[in-house]
Amino acid sequence: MGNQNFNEERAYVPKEEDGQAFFDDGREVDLLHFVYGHPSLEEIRNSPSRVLKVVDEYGRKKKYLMNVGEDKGRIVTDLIAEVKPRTMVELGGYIGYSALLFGDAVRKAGGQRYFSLERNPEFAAVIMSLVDLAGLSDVVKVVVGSSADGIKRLYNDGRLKHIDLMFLDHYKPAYTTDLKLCEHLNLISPGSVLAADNVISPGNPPYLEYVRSDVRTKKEKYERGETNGDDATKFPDRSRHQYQKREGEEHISTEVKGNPNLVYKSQLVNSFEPTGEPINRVKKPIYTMSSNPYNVGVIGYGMSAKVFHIPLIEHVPEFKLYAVVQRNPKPDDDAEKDHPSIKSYRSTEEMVKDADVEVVVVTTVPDTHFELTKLALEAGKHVIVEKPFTPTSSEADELIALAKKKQRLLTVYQNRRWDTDFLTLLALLKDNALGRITEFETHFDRHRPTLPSGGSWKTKTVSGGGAIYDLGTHLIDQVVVAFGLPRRVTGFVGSQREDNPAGYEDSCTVLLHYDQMVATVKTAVVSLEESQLRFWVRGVEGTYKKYGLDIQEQQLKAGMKPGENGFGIEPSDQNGTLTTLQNNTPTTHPCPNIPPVTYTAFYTQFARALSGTGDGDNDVPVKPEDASAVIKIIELARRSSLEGRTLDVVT
Ligand SMILES: C[S@@+](CC[C@H](N)C(=O)[O-])C[C@H]1O[C@@H](n2cnc3c(N)ncnc32)[C@H](O)[C@@H]1O
Repeated sequence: MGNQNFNEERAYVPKEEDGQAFFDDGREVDLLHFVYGHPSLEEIRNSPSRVLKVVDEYGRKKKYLMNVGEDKGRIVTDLIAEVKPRTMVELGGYIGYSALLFGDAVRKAGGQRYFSLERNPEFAAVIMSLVDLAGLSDVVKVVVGSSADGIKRLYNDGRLKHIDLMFLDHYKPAYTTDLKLCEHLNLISPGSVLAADNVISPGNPPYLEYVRSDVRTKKEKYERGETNGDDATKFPDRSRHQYQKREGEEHISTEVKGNPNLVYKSQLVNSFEPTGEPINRVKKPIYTMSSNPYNVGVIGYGMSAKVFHIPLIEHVPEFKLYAVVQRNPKPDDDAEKDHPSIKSYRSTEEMVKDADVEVVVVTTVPDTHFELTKLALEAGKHVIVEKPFTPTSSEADELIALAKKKQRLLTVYQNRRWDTDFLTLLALLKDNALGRITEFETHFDRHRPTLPSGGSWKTKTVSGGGAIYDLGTHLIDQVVVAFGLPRRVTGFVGSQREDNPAGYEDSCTVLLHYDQMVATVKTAVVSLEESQLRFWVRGVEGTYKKYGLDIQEQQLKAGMKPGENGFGIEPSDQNGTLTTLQNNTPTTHPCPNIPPVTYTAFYTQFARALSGTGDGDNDVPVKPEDASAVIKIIELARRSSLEGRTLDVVT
C-alpha cells in the first residue's frame, strides 16, 4: 500500500503546465550530463539505488521528470517481492527510473529478465546508459520502438514467452490494445499480474472498463467484433498528442480482440506523484489478474444444490464446480455421475483440506449451517450459506466475526432478492408510484393441509426448521430490503395442520411494524386458491397486486438452464397489476415486470466481491449482517407468538 505521508523535502520541482514542455526538451540528455558529471559518480556505479538517488536529485533541483517516483515505485517493488516474476515487462521506459528500480527488485527476487519498451530512441538511449551505469545490463533489456511492435518482436524471436508482471506506463489509449495483444499471444495467463499507472488520474476509462468487465460482457463484445478502435478519441487532446512532437501520431493496433475468458481482480492503491501531488486525489490502481475461475466446493447434494446453486455455478464463468460433498451417494443420486469432472468427497472435513477449493457453498439442512460454515471459514475458504443463515442469531454473529478475523467473504443465499416481481415492486416504490405505503403484504402460501409423506427434513422439528425459517426468511428479508428494520414484531407461528403430533411449525403470520406502515408476512399450508396471492401493497395513490411465485424456481426444477431463452421471464398474464385513480375512478391495469436479472446476479456479484472489482465497498451480494438481522426478527416473532405480545426490535 502507498505511503500515507509525503515528505515535501523530497518533492520534485512542479511539472510545467500551460503549453510548456515537461519532457523531450533536452532535459533527458541534460540528466545524463548531470549524472555522469556528478561528484559521486564512482560511488554510484553498479548501484541502482544510488543512481536513482542522483536522478531524484535532478528532479528535485533541476527539472521535473515524469518518473514513477519513490512512492508509487514502492507499490510496485512490494508487488515484485510478492509475485517474484521471472519475466517482467514495462511499457514506457522514459529515462529508465522504473527500469532501474524494478529491474533491481526483479533481480533481487530471483527473476531473470526485465524488458523496458520505449518508443523514443533518444529516451531509450538514456535508459541503456543508466542501466549500464547501475550494473543492471544482465537483467534489463531495452527494446526501442512502439510497445506493440516491441511485444510482437520479442514474442516472434522467442525472447518473450510469458509475462509474470507488466507495468503499464506509456500512451494511455494503448493500455487496452497492448493488453489485448498480450492476451492474444498468450503472454498473459493465470497468475500474471498487471500494474497500471495513471488510470484514475489523469484517467483511462476504456482500460478500466475492459479489466472490470465480466467474461460474458467481454465475450459478447468479442463476438460482435467490437474492439477499442475509437479509444484514442476518448482521451483529452493533450494525452492523445503527448508524444507527437518527434514520434508522430501513435498508431495503435485495434484489430486484436484479446482473450475474453480472462478475469481480472483489482485493487486500488493510494499514492503520490513524485511532485507530492495531493494524496487522496491520486489513486493508483494495481490490477492483479487470473484467468482461473474460482473453484467451488458444494456441501450437500439435495434440492438446494441441484436446483439453486449448481446450475448457476455452471453458468457464471467466474466459477467452476470443482467439488461436491455427498455423504451417501446412491446409484440414482450420485454427484460424481452427474458431474464426472468434479472431485467427490464424503465429508466436509476432507473437502476443506483441499487447497484448490476457494469458495464453499453450504446447502445442507439448517441445523448444520453453523458447524459447516465455521469449518470452511477456519480452513480459509470464502463461504456462501443457503438460507436460513443459522438457527440462532448468536451463531450468525459468531460466523460474521470469524469471517472478519479470517478475512474471508461470507454471504447468505437470499436469492429471492432477485425475484423479478420483487425487483419490479422495488422499482415502483423507488418511483413512488403507489404514494405513501400503508400496508405491504407478502405471501408464500400453498394448499397442503396434510403432512406430506416421505419425511423431508422440512417437516421435522429441527433447529432452524419450520415455515418461518424456510420461507419466512425470504419474505422478511424482502421487507427489510424494501423498508429497513421494523420497530416492532408480532408473530403468530404455529401449525394449521391437524395431524401434526411433533408440533412442526408449518405456517406463520408476522406483522412488522413501521412508523406509518405495517408489513404482513404470511406463509400458510391451508390456502385453497386457483392462484396464490404473492404481493398486495397498498399506498395512498395506488395498489400493486401480484399472484404466483417468480418463475425461476419452476424453470430450474424443470431443468431449464440460466441464460437459456426465456429464463426468468414470466408469461405476461402472470405479471402484477397496478390500480390507480383515473378520473376519480379506481382503474386496474397490467404492470409488466422489469427485465429479469435472475439469480445469476447473486453469483456474479459474489465474483466481483471476490475479485475486488465490485461496486462500493466491494460488497458481497447479501451482507451476512443483514441475514443475521432477519434471523433476529424470526427469533422475535417466535417469542412474540409464544408470549402472546408484540416485541420491540432492539438495534
Ligand atoms: C510516463 S513515461 C514512463 C515513465 C517510466 N515508466 C518511469 O517511471 O520512469 C511514458 C513513456 O512512454 C513512452 N511511450 C509512449 N507511447 C509509447 C508506445 N506506444 N510504446 C512505447 N513507449 C511509449 C514515452 O516516450 C515515455 O517515455
